[in-house]
Amino acid sequence: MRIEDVYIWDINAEWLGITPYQLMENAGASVARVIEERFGTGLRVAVFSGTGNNGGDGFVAARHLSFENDVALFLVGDETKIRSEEARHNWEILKGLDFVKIKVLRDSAYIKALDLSGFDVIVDALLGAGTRGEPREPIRSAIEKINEYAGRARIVSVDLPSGYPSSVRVNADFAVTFQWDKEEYEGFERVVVKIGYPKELYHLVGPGGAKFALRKKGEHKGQNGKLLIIGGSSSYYGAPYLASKGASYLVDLVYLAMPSEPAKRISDPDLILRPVEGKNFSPGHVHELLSIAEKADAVVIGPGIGLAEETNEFVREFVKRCEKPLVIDADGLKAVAEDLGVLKGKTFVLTPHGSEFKVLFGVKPEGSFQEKAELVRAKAREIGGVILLKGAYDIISDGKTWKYNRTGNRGMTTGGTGDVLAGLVGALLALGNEPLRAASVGAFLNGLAGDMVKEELGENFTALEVAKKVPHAVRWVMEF
Ligand SMILES: NC(=O)C1=CN([C@@H]2O[C@H](COP(=O)(O)OP(=O)(O)OC[C@H]3O[C@@H](n4cnc5c(N)ncnc54)[C@H](O)[C@@H]3O)[C@@H](O)[C@H]2O)[C@H](O)CC1
Ligand SMILES: [K+]
Repeated sequence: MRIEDVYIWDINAEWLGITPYQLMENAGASVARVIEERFGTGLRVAVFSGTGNNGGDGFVAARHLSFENDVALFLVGDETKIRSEEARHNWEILKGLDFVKIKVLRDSAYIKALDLSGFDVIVDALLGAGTRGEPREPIRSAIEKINEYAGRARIVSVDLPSGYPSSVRVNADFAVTFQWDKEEYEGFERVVVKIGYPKELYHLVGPGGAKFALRKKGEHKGQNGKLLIIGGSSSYYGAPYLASKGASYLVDLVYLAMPSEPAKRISDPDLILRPVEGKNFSPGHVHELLSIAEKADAVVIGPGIGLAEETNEFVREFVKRCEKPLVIDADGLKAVAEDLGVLKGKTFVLTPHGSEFKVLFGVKPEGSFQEKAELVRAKAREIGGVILLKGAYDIISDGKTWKYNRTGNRGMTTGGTGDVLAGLVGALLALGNEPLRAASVGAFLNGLAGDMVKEELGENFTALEVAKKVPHAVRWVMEF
């Protein structure tokens, strides 16, 4: 788990109804409990808090410790800068107490003059996951002051030693860190404590990951992703259009490559049409499509592409030679199923439903969603890419971990929602997301858009309405 996951988990915890107040209370209480487990009670404790939520955890720990210990709390910085509601709430509680001695230290001179020799334990709640760069004053002086007592007082850091990973950091005996160890942390002892997260947060796709996935990369045109969609055939033109429509809300440019015949049916100014001669794709088109793909950041291949033999050969040849991140969907999956070797070394997402999964891997996903997840994970591991198995719960895996998505409803069985999904996954790849996140968040947004349409129209709606709801789903995520 990475520090970024802290913020994704907090957002998804809130989405599940677990408030930041509860998390902060559990975090601070756990710090106090570990201190008493290790050092007993009747301690003289100095808590140093910053103005962020790391400091907020310190406020809670001070309150819990004050029951059987002698506690002084030093706020380092200006109390008007205490940012979050939950930190402010716990600060106000402390200010209403009499046994905890509070000192606000705004500038370094006071901090440098401090004498902490009377304390048994010093709690470092200055900086945590929100640290940006080298510690700035007055936090810096507080870190240096605490370090004067390393070896004389016990020093316990909240979440991580303040200043980490810079060299100006608290020399803590250990850090009490929350819920899981972080892969970026090293060089100091950690005590991991739980703060009330349910297991779902490891697997359930929520607005947290979607926020990170939708961050626009650059502000200039064309930096926010360019996507190529290859699809359509003599019998289908709707599918590639639907894939393009949804995607066009997430990326700057969508190129839609179709055989010239069905391409005549598309007249949407949002899309850049790239018709190729003929009724169906065939191996003669590979070179032309590879050069179009050069201008894109990701490619979706498959929607409505049909099952003509020459098209299957085209798909396999294109996939084998394309260097861009790929989404392979619909009939494209059947073409690839005949030779999964074309995927070797590629960055890709396969987006099968149950029966396409069986065509690909010879086994129909059955049983509970955990059992299906195990099967999807095993197959994703085997082929070295990401599989998004569509269903009542979509299941996504990159062969290492697995996610599941609960958004969406029965109305989504209407034809074409899978095309919209493929386009969204491709767009999220084009925005620079890892395949696992692109696939998970694509499933989340597609289902969320479908749920919004159902709110308005009931369960009978078309995939085009889902595609057009994508901007509303994006807005909901960004405002969450
Ligand atoms: N899910 C969890 O694990 C929970 C973690 N909690 C605690 O929340 C902090 C992260 O809180 P956040 O407010 O995002 O950031 P910080 O408190 O770490 O710091 C922000 C604070 O500090 C200032 N600042 C940032 N960088 C510097 C610097 N280099 N020098 C000086 N000052 C700096 C910034 O301006 C802010 O004021 C996490 O570590 C946990 O302790 C939750 O409380 C419970 C759930
Ligand atoms: K800290």
